Amino acid sequence: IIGITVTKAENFPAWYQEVVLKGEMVEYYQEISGFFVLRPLSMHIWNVIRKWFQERIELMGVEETSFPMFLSSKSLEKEKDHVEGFAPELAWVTKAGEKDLEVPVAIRPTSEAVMYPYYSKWIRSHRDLPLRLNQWNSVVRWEAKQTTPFLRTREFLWQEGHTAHLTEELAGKEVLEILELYAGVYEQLLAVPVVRGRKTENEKFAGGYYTTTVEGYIPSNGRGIQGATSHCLGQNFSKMFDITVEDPANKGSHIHVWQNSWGLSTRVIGVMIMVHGDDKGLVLPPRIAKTQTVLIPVGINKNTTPEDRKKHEEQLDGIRDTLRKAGVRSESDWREGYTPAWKFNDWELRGVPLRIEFGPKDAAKEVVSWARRDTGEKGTIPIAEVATKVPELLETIQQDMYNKAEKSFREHRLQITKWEDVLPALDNKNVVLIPFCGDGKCEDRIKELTTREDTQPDVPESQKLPSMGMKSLCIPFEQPEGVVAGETECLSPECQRKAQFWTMFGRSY
Ligand SMILES: O=C(C[C@H]1NCCC[C@H]1O)Cn1cnc2c(c1=O)CCCC2
Ligand SMILES: [Mg+2]
Repeated sequence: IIGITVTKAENFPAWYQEVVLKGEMVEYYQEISGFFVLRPLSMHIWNVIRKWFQERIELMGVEETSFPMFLSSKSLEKEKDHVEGFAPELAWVTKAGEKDLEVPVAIRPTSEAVMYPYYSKWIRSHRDLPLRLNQWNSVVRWEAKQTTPFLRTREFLWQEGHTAHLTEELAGKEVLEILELYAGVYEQLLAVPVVRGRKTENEKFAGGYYTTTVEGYIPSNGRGIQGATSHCLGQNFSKMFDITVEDPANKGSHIHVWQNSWGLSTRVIGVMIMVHGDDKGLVLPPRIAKTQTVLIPVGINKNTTPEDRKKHEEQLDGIRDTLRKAGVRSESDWREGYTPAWKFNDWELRGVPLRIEFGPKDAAKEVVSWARRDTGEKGTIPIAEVATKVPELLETIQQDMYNKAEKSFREHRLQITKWEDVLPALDNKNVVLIPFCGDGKCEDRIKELTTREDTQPDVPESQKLPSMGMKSLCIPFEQPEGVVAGETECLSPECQRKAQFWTMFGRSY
């Protein structure tokens, strides 16, 4: 069968793997585990995202750059304190041909150590600020954990923006502007809602000052997932890499510049697939779908005369061309030897948002028959109106997909004020908003206290409730009423501190 052989509900990880493979999004790279091939369908999505994001950061004055993919242990030394936690993930080149390299070089897992020695060289005066560079590239992190397409891979495509500013305020303004663009990638292109917020001390980037994030939600297992991050690095890296300018307000003295770094990766594609996919395969939001509409001839069979078939083909391809002229990415499927039903399944598997069926009966009524991929709803449109009605229908699909996911996330984001309500909420596929003190140790205990002890011996593996404890996802910028900082108790039963804010917690990727 070409279809998906396992349902999303019965075995989500197995479903996901089948969908990305049979939907022709990726191929496993058999030679080395943890690496994947991105096929045209996913590259199209990445390129739509890249074009959308690139256009907007250019308007902000961000310029493009390309730095070497290798970094020396010397420059790694400079950020040793926070890198040591990541050291196991570094991939090293030790030989060229038969010869050992004098000094092994690491493949970039991210490019701070590659770029910042040059920031130090280029940034002399405050007139050199703000310096704003972004690169589109791939990085390597030799993950020890189980890898999975898009979500956790040993190499991934991303963009990494690295900027330098004169003041904390200027840096902070940009952190939020970029975060809003990340939210836009999710909400406007991928039809995925995200919560914007700040990471707690435990979850922020250790080398930074503070981390802002967009957090997603996966309805199938109720887990949170980090979508993209925009960090203010403060002056941490400028002190490590000696990036200073003369203080314009105080001649003779020097300021360490304030830096940001921000990244969004191909993980976003995995999030979109998990949120929208169904038991027939991918369900793609029209704005990012490589093929938005597929036209499939029906009612043609061995009794159809050659001239009728020819006439029908011209008419159907004429409608396809009209749609293309209207900016709709359209294909017609004249493959011989396959039934319309087989073709319907094949295109559903690849998530094409709108199918158009066209047969002699439709031609006689001068209509096309359509079927939506997201809801299965069907209808007809007069041929004369396809150029306006089909784009409108695609926009409706995009909006409906977003609204459905937004409702699901909103309904599974529960404000909890009694500790005993936390585990049941998690076990009902919710993330929770709790009054939290912000302390790292307290957060560690919350994770332990919510880790399920019993192994559910009589439950099949794929149906077991997850046992992992809940992590903090973010401190939402949008704080509900109810927590009065310094008055409300932190929700953890073992914590006597006062809560500072509502914090979103959940089992997560
Ligand atoms: O990469 C970042 C910070 C920053 N890098 C640039 C883009 C934004 C943001 O991700 C954090 N980080 C994550 N993972 C790793 C490292 C690391 O610095 C360094 C060693 C290997 C693994
Ligand atoms: Mg990591």
